Amino acid sequence: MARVRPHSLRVPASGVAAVPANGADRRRIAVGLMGGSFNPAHEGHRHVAELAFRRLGLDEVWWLVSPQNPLKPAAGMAAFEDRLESARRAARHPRIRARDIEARLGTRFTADTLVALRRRCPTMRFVWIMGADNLAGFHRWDRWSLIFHACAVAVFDRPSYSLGALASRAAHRFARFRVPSRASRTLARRRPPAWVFLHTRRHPASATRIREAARNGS
Ligand SMILES: Nc1ncnc2c1ncn2[C@@H]1O[C@H](COP(=O)(O)OP(=O)(O)OP(=O)(O)O)[C@@H](O)[C@H]1O
Ligand SMILES: O=C(O)c1ccc[n+]([C@@H]2O[C@H](COP(=O)([O-])O)[C@@H](O)[C@H]2O)c1
Repeated sequence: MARVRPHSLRVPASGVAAVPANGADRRRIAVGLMGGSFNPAHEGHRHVAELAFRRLGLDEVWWLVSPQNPLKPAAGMAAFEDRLESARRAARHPRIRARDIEARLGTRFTADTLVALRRRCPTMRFVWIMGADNLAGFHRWDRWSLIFHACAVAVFDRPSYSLGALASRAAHRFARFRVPSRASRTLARRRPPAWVFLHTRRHPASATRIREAARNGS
């Protein structure tokens, strides 16, 4: 299947990519949405994005730099522009795009972002991507159940979070919609709710550790 290059997407003033510009491509572009604080961006983010291309067959991965995670304290959160810049530098991949979509849309809650993106980009298929740590606490997110109904979800393993994630309220509530990992490449085409947990090679990087190391001068 031909790959869709980033420059074939028309990006209107909102910064949100719209329909493919080259009308020749009638299939729906599959985009992985990886929301994050990126405080700062690191190799763990790249690791997940690369696995997402491979395991989900995506055309692009968008790193949605969050203006402010509603569940994290604002104290210690670097300026949005610095985090966006950090994500742009770390992406180093033609199909990973660090984006300020939530800042432009004025959304903070993922449920609102997904509803807005689906309305603006009706020809795209979205998959929400997150690490196992976020599935473990997903039931604390605003309208978390709606998120599962709005978008396919792919969860990537992360050191020390596999068990907590798979025992979580969200995993239990949506157990019957879990797609076997061998069918992960079908996820983007499935009607939500549909989600997959990928037991992949884990990457130890964490922004908390990087900030701690910076504070300790190491
Ligand atoms: N090493 C990793 N393995 C798997 N998923 C990861 C990894 N690092 C980040 N993620 C995922 O990427 C998304 C964005 O993460 P975020 O920017 O918050 O980085 P973080 O390292 O988790 O930050 P912090 O330590 O400040 O909480 C989240 O869904 C998170 O679960
Ligand atoms: O919508 C929510 O209630 C919500 C609660 C916690 C996290 N999120 C989103 O989850 C993504 C990952 O956040 P983080 O800080 O773990 O990188 C990011 O896009 C946040 O906006 C969203």
